[in-house]
Amino acid sequence: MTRPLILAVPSKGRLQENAQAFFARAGLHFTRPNGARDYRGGIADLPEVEIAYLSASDIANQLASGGAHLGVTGEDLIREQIPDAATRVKLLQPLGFGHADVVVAAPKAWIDVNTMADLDDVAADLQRRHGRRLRVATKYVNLTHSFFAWKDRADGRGRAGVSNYRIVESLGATEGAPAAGAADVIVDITSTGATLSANALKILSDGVILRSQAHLVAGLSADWSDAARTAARVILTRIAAEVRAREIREVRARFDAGVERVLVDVAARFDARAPFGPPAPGTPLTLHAPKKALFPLIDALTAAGAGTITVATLEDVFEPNPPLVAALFDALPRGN
Ligand SMILES: Nc1ncnc2c1ncn2[C@@H]1O[C@H](COP(=O)(O)OP(=O)(O)OP(=O)(O)O)[C@@H](O)[C@H]1O
Ligand SMILES: O=P(O)(O)OC[C@H]1O[C@H](OP(=O)(O)OP(=O)(O)O)[C@H](O)[C@@H]1O
Ligand SMILES: [Mg+2]
Repeated sequence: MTRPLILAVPSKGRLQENAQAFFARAGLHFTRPNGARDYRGGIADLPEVEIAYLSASDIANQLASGGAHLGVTGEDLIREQIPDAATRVKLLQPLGFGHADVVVAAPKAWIDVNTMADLDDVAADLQRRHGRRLRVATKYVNLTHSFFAWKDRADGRGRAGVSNYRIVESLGATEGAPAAGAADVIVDITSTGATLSANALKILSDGVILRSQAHLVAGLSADWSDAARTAARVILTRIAAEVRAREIREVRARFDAGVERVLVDVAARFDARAPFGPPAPGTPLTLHAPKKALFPLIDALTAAGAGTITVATLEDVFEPNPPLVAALFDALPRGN
């Protein structure tokens, strides 16, 4: 029997390990009663949630068709596989792993070809001189079509599209297609660049189609029953608390006077907030500050007369109405 909320997570490889670790940091521990080959599981203290272990590509499909409420998959697969993505899914949160760029790459030996405009020239040339179209090997057929169809902007500063080409569908080892004579150029993902380089391919300078990473995604056409909504709220609240805690540092400092002025100043300059309000006289001020503003903030607090300053990382920060929860509920149709 399926449970009210289906969470689809990758069944193997890099994405699976990273996704599991991400949920665990938010206190959501996956259970898999029948071992790693069981493609159904749960979350330790949330009996309403069923985990479906699927391939990253199936997760995109299930999110689009209503077979999963929430899922973890790459943005590249969402954009490629779901034509009307905006109406079917909602990308809730980038997850900081599974980084890969979808790129147009050509043989390094093509020394005069460095841009999409150059590639368009090659395509025109092939057509004129050899009566054939440029062959593009890829599994990202839709992303390729929409990227190649792009026309120069009116001001002439946009990149060129490519007109004469055909797709050679490739389901794997795409980078090998040019050397094998099966295609002229490729569109594929790259992360370290090692595979492109090993196959003597180079990325065109304006040929990055998408910078992708894994996202937490909601499927808008799933059965969002009250029980599913309640479970989703619990999951997203925990995730939001963990994500918020990672983004900030807690800074504490005591001021003998003028703390109100300090509060206004650090809010304006560093986006540092006092989650518990101004301190009672004689007690320290607690601030939550973006991690990247930490050291300038400390300098500013010192200059404003702070005594000892402590900095702490927090485990979780639960805030009322976290944006992540609002992002889901704003995207869903009103309660059933
Ligand atoms: N080398 C990589 N580095 C980072 N992310 C990647 C890499 N290869 C693929 N991905 C991302 O992982 C997701 C799944 O990729 P893919 O379709 O290749 O699945 P897979 O090959 O079955 O899984 P994996 O390669 O993780 O074992 C995609 O969103 C993709 O962008
Ligand atoms: O830029 P790089 O770091 O070299 O990574 C890019 C490669 O990684 C992926 O392959 P993967 O290892 O997942 O094998 P797969 O083709 O079986 O998915 C992808 O399909 C590229 O070929
Ligand atoms: Mg792969």
